[in-house]
This record gives sequence, C-alpha cells and structure tokens, in this order.
Amino acid sequence: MSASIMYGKVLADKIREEIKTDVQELVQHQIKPKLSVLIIGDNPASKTYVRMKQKACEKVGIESDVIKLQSDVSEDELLKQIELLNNDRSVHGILVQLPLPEHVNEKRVLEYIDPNKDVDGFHPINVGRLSIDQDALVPCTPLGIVALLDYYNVSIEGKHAVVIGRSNIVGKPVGQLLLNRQATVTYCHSKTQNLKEITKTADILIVAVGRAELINEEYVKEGAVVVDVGNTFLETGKVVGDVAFDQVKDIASQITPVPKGVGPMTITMLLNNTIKAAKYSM
Ligand SMILES: NC(=O)C1=CN([C@@H]2O[C@H](COP(=O)(O)OP(=O)(O)OC[C@H]3O[C@@H](n4cnc5c(N)ncnc54)[C@H](OP(=O)(O)O)[C@@H]3O)[C@@H](O)[C@H]2O)C=CC1
Ligand SMILES: Nc1nc(=O)c2c([nH]1)NC[C@@H]1CN(c3ccc(C(=O)N[C@@H](CCC(=O)O)C(=O)O)cc3)C=[N+]21
Repeated sequence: MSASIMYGKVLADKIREEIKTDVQELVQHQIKPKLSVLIIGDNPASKTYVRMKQKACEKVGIESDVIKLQSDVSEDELLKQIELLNNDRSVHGILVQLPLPEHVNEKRVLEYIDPNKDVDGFHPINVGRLSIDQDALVPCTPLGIVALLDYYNVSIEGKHAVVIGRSNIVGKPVGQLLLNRQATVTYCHSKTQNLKEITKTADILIVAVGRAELINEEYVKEGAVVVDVGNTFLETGKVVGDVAFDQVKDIASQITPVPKGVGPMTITMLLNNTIKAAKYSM
C-alpha cells in the first residue's frame, strides 16, 4: 500500500482565494494590507524565498516592499530600519528574513519588531502567547502544517506526535500547536540518543532538520502520518526534503511531498498573518 500524498499546494490555492476576499474587505475599510520584508546580504536561498513571498503577496493583492541591506550593515542601522517600519502606519507586517549575518544579534533584532506587526511570530510576546494558548501571531510553517493535517482529516487529539528539530521557527512552535490541539508531543534533536526507537512510536512524525533524506522507512511506524519540512537545495538546483519519500511512502498512510508540501503552506500562512496584523490596525 502506498501512502496518500498531502499536497500543500491544493489547500494553499484554496486559502489564497479566501485571502483575496479578505483583502477586498480591508480595502473597503481604507486599509491596504502591506508587508515589509528586510533582507540582509545575498544568501541565494533567502533571495529565492523572498521572491516567492513577494510574488504570493502580489497575487492576492497584498502590497509588499522589500528592503535590501548589505551584509556588513550595522546592527544599529538594522534596528533603525525596523523602527521606521514599526512607526509606519501603512505597514502591517514586518519580516526579517533569516539567517542574519554573524555580527548581528538575532534575539535583539527580533525583539525590536512591534509584536502586532510580527507576522513571523518570533517575538517573545507572541512566543509566550502561543505557549499559553492565547491568540497570537503564530509562526507560519507550524500554522501551515496544522492546517494541512486538518484539511487531510488527520486527527490530532490523543495522538503521539514526534517532532524532529527544536528550532524557534519550526520545531518548537509546531510541537506547541500540536500540544494545544491535545496531542502527546515528543521532541527529538541532535543530542537524542535513540532517535529511531522514538520515531517508530509516532502516529504523526514531523521532520524539520535540514538534512537531505535523513529519515527512511526504518524510522517510521506502519500507517504513520509523515510531514516533511526540510528544504535542501542540491547543486543541480533541485530541492529535496528530510524524508526519503520513495521508501517512506510504502509504510506511511499519509505523507507530504517536497516540493509542493509544507512550503506553499508556509507562504500562505504569511499572507494570512499579514491580514491578521492588518486587522489589528482597525
Ligand atoms: N518548508 C518550509 O516552509 C520551511 C522549511 N524549512 C527547512 O526545514 C529544515 C529545518 O529548518 P530549521 O528548523 O530552521 O533548522 P535549524 O537548523 O534551526 O534546526 C534543525 C534542528 O534539527 C536538529 N538536528 C540536526 N541534526 C539532527 C540529527 N541528525 N538528528 C536529529 N535532529 C537533528 C537540530 O538539533 P539541535 O537543536 O540539537 O542543534 C535542530 O533542532 C531546513 O531544511 C529548512 O530549510 C524551514 C522553514 C520553513
Ligand atoms: N524570517 C523568516 N521567516 C521564514 O519563514 C523563513 C526564514 N526567515 N528563513 C528561511 C525559512 C525557510 N522558509 C521557507 C519558505 C517557503 C519554502 C517553499 O515554499 N519551498 C518550496 C520549494 C522551493 C522552491 O520551489 O524553490 C516547496 O517546498 O514547495 C521553503 C522554505 C521560510 N523561512
């Protein structure tokens, strides 16, 4: 039996149609939703992602503005740019593309963003709100993953969800969302000693590591639901996930592909968060 494939793109297209209507409603209230993206340096993956975000905004009628800064920009200059955006009433969402250059203190930068414009959900206020299950701007990839599970009728309550990865942008918050949805959650990371034994007990396995095809069928329980967050660009330009899709699809019941799985959902949730932030300004 081969797993059924959970295409993010299908749901992403559907939600993006709904977002178009939200944009029109806001415009009727004289609010033109706008996202500002700060990109520092010229990391090729970052440039690709930022271009994808811009294009997605354009398609639904969200205004987007990309501010490019040199990789040697000072931290103070970057903070000054954020302050301008914080104070700009025409800007509803602010996103600082990661990773930042070594000399910039990421924590300080992310804390500087107005929490109500923090469409990435990385500000400590939003992180705290998520952890106590309050309304918040929640990180886009985790929101996208849970929306995808819901759309494909994966039940979460009472299930054992294993998350591989504990980053602030994916692993940690996706575990919290699943916990808030009544899953039993286990986190694994690079110091986990018995990874295979743990992942073998997962009903839902979320893989957010960043190592091409690390997870094969030996890590997966028969019938498990597998979500592959990984995006590694090969030299050929091809993008691959953290899961060896061809092997795992024979044992899982449902699985996301890479590309066209989680990625399109991340960008859709960014659009959604921008609408949410624009509504805060009403
Ligand atoms: N599709 C999408 O929308 C998105 C995709 N991504 C992709 O997802 C992947 C992960 O991103 P991100 O969370 O930012 O990455 P990070 O590098 O910040 O985190 C990786 C995590 O994986 C853990 N890890 C590393 N090696 C192993 C291993 N051998 N076994 C178990 N755990 C391991 C690390 O452990 P430790 O904490 O101990 O170091 C860490 O917690 C990347 O490929 C990224 O490109 C990211 C965001 C969105
Ligand atoms: N402040 C900040 N916020 C982020 O949300 C953020 C970030 N920094 N830094 C980098 C990661 C990575 N990320 C992805 C978004 C979309 C795809 C995506 O759509 N991928 C396509 C494949 C890529 C392609 O087609 O070229 C897919 O999976 O179908 C992947 C990864 C957001 N990130």
